[in-house]
Amino acid sequence: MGRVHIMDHPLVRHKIDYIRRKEVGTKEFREMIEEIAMLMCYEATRELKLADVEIETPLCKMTGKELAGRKLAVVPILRAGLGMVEGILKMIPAAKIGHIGLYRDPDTLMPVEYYCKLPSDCDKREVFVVDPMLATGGSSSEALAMLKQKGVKNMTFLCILAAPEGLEKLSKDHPDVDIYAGALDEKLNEHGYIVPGLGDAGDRIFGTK
Ligand SMILES: O=P(O)(O)OC[C@H]1O[C@H](OP(=O)(O)OP(=O)(O)O)[C@H](O)[C@@H]1O
Ligand SMILES: O=c1cc[nH]c(=O)[nH]1
Ligand SMILES: [Mg+2]
Repeated sequence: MGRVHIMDHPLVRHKIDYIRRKEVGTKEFREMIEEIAMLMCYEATRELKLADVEIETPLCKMTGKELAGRKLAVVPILRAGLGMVEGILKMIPAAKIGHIGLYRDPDTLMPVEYYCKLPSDCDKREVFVVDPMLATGGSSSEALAMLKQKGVKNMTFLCILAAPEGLEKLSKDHPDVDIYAGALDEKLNEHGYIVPGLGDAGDRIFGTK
């Protein structure tokens, strides 16, 4: 069973609750999504493998450590996932980037695929799939299924806000994937929006409403 991690860091909590406010504008919203993603990436990479490496400081030789093991990739779910990419790349700048385009049909709440472009060796990489909102879980579950179809075996999902319904669906559909959520909210409303939530993440990041 994949593990569910709800962040409990005061900086993450402060920043998430700050951007929930409806008066926060696009510039600030976008900047803070990036910062939250960076802090979450720090936590989600805690178990990356290290290997010994011989180095020489200005004073002496020593056995140091460097990242070893699988190479990394980041896959945002378009559009809103794009807002998390820069923050994650600040922590893991050598990661390759794939894109999965999905939008949620407003009537059925079902995900509709419109784009998929992945690094050619993504099946050999550790893949961080990112989307700020885990609501019904339809979009993220579909994205993970698309990646599995391409042979990806090692994935972690990062979202800023999760609803209990989405967490349950995602961990049931993909029990092998670890999930990191910045905060766990109360519920979904009748339109499938997370409550109390932060509204439509894509519209707030890109200023489209
Ligand atoms: O868990 P779900 O019920 O599937 O809902 C979450 C999805 O909805 C939002 O995307 P949206 O369809 O608004 O597309 P956008 O990112 O282009 O705004 C959000 O960014 C997730 O991808
Ligand atoms: O609350 C929600 C649910 C889905 N997508 C969003 O952007 N916000
Ligand atoms: Mg949206």
